[in-house]
Amino acid sequence: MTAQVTDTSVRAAVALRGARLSYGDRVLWDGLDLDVAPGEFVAVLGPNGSGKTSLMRVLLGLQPLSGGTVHVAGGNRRIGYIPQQRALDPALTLRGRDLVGFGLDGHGWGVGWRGRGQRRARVDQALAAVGATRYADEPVGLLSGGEQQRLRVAQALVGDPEVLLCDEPLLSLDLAHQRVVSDLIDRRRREAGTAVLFVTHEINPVLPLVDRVLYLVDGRFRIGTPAEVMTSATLSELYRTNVEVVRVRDQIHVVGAQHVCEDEPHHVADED
Ligand SMILES: Nc1ncnc2c1ncn2[C@@H]1O[C@H](COP(=O)(O)OP(=O)(O)OP(=O)(O)O)[C@@H](O)[C@H]1O
Repeated sequence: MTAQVTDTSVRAAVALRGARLSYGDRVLWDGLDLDVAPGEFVAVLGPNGSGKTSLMRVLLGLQPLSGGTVHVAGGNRRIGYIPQQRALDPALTLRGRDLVGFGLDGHGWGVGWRGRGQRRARVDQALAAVGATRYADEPVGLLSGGEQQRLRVAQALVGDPEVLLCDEPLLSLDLAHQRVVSDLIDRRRREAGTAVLFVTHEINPVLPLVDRVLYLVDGRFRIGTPAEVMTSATLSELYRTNVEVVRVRDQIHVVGAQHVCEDEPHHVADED
């Protein structure tokens, strides 16, 4: 991975140029050019195994590109990351506020008593913002999946990120908390200009927030507004099969991609 900066990428929060990622013979994506502006919300869509999480890993500096360049504003320290959810070990005795505090590590907070006070105040603020104050001192291993997820969101936001990477952050949240989390992310990018890359199998819960979509399918990809990408013609081309995009009220349903993404039932229309 290199951090070559071009004129346009200076202003971008994330800039990929001719990016390629392959594992052995398998090319996940190639020739990927993407600038994400401060405050922009980009949804990253695609079937299982299309390389969405791998893209997050590249941006985090955990996975080198096989070709091309990547630049992230502020470097790795200014990235907030909400990883794909895995339940935490029930035996984990760490408290919620400790987990959130990890999001400040490496930011120079917590030095001296004054620093520690400020650190605590920031953690409290982040906990309150996701509605996690009540269980902030409980062992995280005993919390529900949704409660743990809210703590992860607080951890990602507490460090004042310039770039927020979210890998399926709404999974296991009930509708009310899906709303809480997506509103928080939306407010963050509007008020602080944080660029958001949001991996999801289900675009509808965040559709009103989405500026652009990066849709990855089996080495092919398309970038554009939802109106440009979420069309029968574009998705049929990407999936190389007949895919129909149906708009029902404010929602987008993709019909006919079942056999290429069988475990995405929520991405497929269930209307008759
Ligand atoms: N380090 C690695 N070495 C070899 N292959 C890998 C490695 N990491 C990921 N892969 C493979 O690359 C493909 C893309 O994985 P990735 O996790 O990025 O997909 P994804 O789009 O996030 O999928 P999902 O929707 O299932 O989370 C998968 O087939 C995976 O097995």
